[in-house]
Amino acid sequence: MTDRKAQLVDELIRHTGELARAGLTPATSSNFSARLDDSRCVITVSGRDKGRLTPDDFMDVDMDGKPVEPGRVSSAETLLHTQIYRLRPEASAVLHTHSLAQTLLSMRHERAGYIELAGYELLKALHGIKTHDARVRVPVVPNSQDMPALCAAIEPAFADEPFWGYLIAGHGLYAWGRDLAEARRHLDAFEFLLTAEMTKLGFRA
Ligand SMILES: CSCCC(=O)C(=O)COP(=O)(O)O
Ligand SMILES: [Zn+2]
Repeated sequence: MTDRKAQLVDELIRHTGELARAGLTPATSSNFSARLDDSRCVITVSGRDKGRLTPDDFMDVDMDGKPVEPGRVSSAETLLHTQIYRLRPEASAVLHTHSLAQTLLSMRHERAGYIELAGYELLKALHGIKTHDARVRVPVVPNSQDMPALCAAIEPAFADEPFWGYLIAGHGLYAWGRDLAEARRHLDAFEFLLTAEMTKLGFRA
């Protein structure tokens, strides 16, 4: 393993541990990746407990989601990661979690196709947002076990202005950033903002 890859994997393990302890990765759910170069990323192996990852729980895949070394199975949602890397060349890390707020609010907004977040100071944690007086639409797509279908459902959103995350209804959040620290900041901001919206609507976590 190169020094850079080992450092990325160490940082991913630190973030996944923190997210697991915060209750965002229940029951082996969630998956995490970082871009290695234009043609490969490192991603979690499918089905592992995301609160107890070691370097052996990561593997390389190409940008079509194919394992670089055959023999291990990457995340069932690998294609959603590689789609983001292909369509957003600036993305360097992709984080996917399954919190209660992400799960419940996405179900509630599935028919609308988006959740609008407005008026929150914390919107400024999203790259490019300079004021609380902004409206950010988080796309919501229906869940599916068919990953190419899920990729096709979210693909039109990538034609719009920059955005840093989307929801899969009843499932969870995908968030990314220009580096791993920014991806984590975006994920934390979405989680806070979705929890605020959930509380406003009278849901209880
Ligand atoms: C038990 S979680 C169901 C699958 C899922 O949504 C997920 O995020 C984890 O899948 P993976 O293959 O990446 O472990
Ligand atoms: Zn998932």
